[in-house]
This record gives sequence, structure tokens and C-alpha cells, in this order.
Amino acid sequence: MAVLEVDDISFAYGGHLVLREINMQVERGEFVSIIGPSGCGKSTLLALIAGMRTAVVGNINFEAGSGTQRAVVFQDFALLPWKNVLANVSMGLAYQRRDLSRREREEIARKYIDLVGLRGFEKKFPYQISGGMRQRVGIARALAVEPEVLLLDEPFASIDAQNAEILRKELRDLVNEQGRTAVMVTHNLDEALYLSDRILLMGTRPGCVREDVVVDLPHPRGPEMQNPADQRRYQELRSRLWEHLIQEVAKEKEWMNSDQVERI
Ligand SMILES: Nc1ncnc2c1ncn2[C@@H]1O[C@H](COP(=O)(O)OP(=O)(O)OP(=O)(O)O)[C@@H](O)[C@H]1O
Repeated sequence: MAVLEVDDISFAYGGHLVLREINMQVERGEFVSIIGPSGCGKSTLLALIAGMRTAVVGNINFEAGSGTQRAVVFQDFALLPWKNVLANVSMGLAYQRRDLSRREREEIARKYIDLVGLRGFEKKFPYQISGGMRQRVGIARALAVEPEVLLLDEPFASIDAQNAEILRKELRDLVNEQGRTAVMVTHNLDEALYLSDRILLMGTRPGCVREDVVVDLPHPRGPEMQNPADQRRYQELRSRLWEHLIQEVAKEKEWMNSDQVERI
């Protein structure tokens, strides 16, 4: 059974239909990315999966398990500036694992701080560390609650290119080693191709899933790929994603000219 099932979800903001009949399934251990033109509803879909919004129609089901269903890594890190690294990473645990003592929570937090390479920075405050390190804290905080599904909303968009590349690789390794399931929204085609087992291509007005692309390439990918056949396949897949975006933007332009807004 899929660890996450999105079943015929529709969603509207104030009568304006934003998502229509979205269906998606994510298997345990899969890394799935969501790509689509600006405004097609990617972040709204992730917020629905995160439980931060409620669908008008449809269901979202997580496979019944003992632990936390989901945890989110946000683009802007969403750290508390008055708490240090250890307290920020412990924060999610304080809400989700009330059965643990403070000491036990800190022990788990330290394990994940180590895993994201921040040992020695436990006492630092967010303003004392770099953007890349802040996002490592965000990732550690999400992983620490050991969620069934890790949700990532453009996690590397606020980080410089070099740090983003390093963190992507680290995230992929962490997700693999820990057998985690991940769903990520991104604008970055190479990021999606680098990390994902599958990429969902969304269309707009209203937002819907148009294609489900399997990334049938071995890891590591991108610049690290040596095999010419893999390099060709990577370019094929990248062109397919790009074509999709171009087509959706053209449709969006048509829609803007026709002045139609669909209502639920
Ligand atoms: N709080 C809100 N109230 C009303 N409309 C909203 C709200 N948040 C988003 N929208 C609208 O819903 C649509 C989907 O927004 P959403 O942010 O989910 O899209 P997105 O694909 O993530 O966009 P982007 O790629 O630009 O981040 C957009 O048309 C947006 O203007």
C-alpha cells in the first residue's frame, strides 16, 4: 500500500478553484517532486498534504503507522530566532513526542544535528549561522520527529547555489540511508531530476496533475554522471519537463486573455 494517497482532492480559495481532482500516490521510500508553472497550486497541494489546509472535496490518507505522519521543511527555514539550534531541532519533538522527557528529546535532536553536520553548533542562534546551516537545522528538525513522509517546499530556494548543491546531495543520502519517503515542491528542474524517483507535472487553471514522469536513472546524477547513455537520458527527461512548462505558460497566457475564472 502507498504510504500517502491523495484521493480526488479539490480546493478553492474563496470560491476560486485552485486545485481540481488531484490524485497521487507515494510509495514508502520514494522521493517524489512536484513541478508546475507559477501559481498552479504546488504549495497549496503541499499545505493540504501537511494538514495546514483542508480540502473542499477529497481525502488525504497516510498509511496507518505508529509514528508522526509528516513534517515540513520550509523555504524560509521557519526557525525561532530566540531559540538556539538544539532548541529549534527539539521543538518539533516537544509537540509530537510528549511521551519523551526533555532529556530524551534532546538526545534525539543531537543525533539529527550530527547527521546534518552541525555538531558543535548546538548553542548557536539562527542569526549566528549561515543560510545553508539554517536549512540544515530545518532538515534536522523535520527528520527528528521521524515522519512517515518528509514534505519539502522549495527547501533550497533561499540558499546560495553552492550550498544548495551540497545540501541536495546530503538530503538525498540522508533520505536514502534512513529509508524516508519525501515529497518536494520545486521550481528547479535539475534539482527535481537529481533527487526524484518520480516527478509530477502540474497544469494550471485549475491546478491538476498532467503527467507522472519516472526518473529511470541511477544515482549519483547530474554533473556526476559518467555514462553517455545516462547523460542522454537526463537531457531527454529535462527537455520533457521544460516542454511541459513552456506549454503550461502558453495556456496560462491564453487564459489571461480569455478572462475566464472557474468557480466551484
Ligand atoms: N491565501 C490565499 N488566498 C487566496 N488565494 C491564494 C492564497 N494563496 C495562494 N493563492 C492563489 O492560489 C493559487 C495557487 O497558489 P500556490 O502558491 O499554491 O501556487 P504555486 O504553484 O505554489 O505558486 P509559485 O510557484 O509561484 O510558488 C495562485 O493563483 C495564488 O494566487
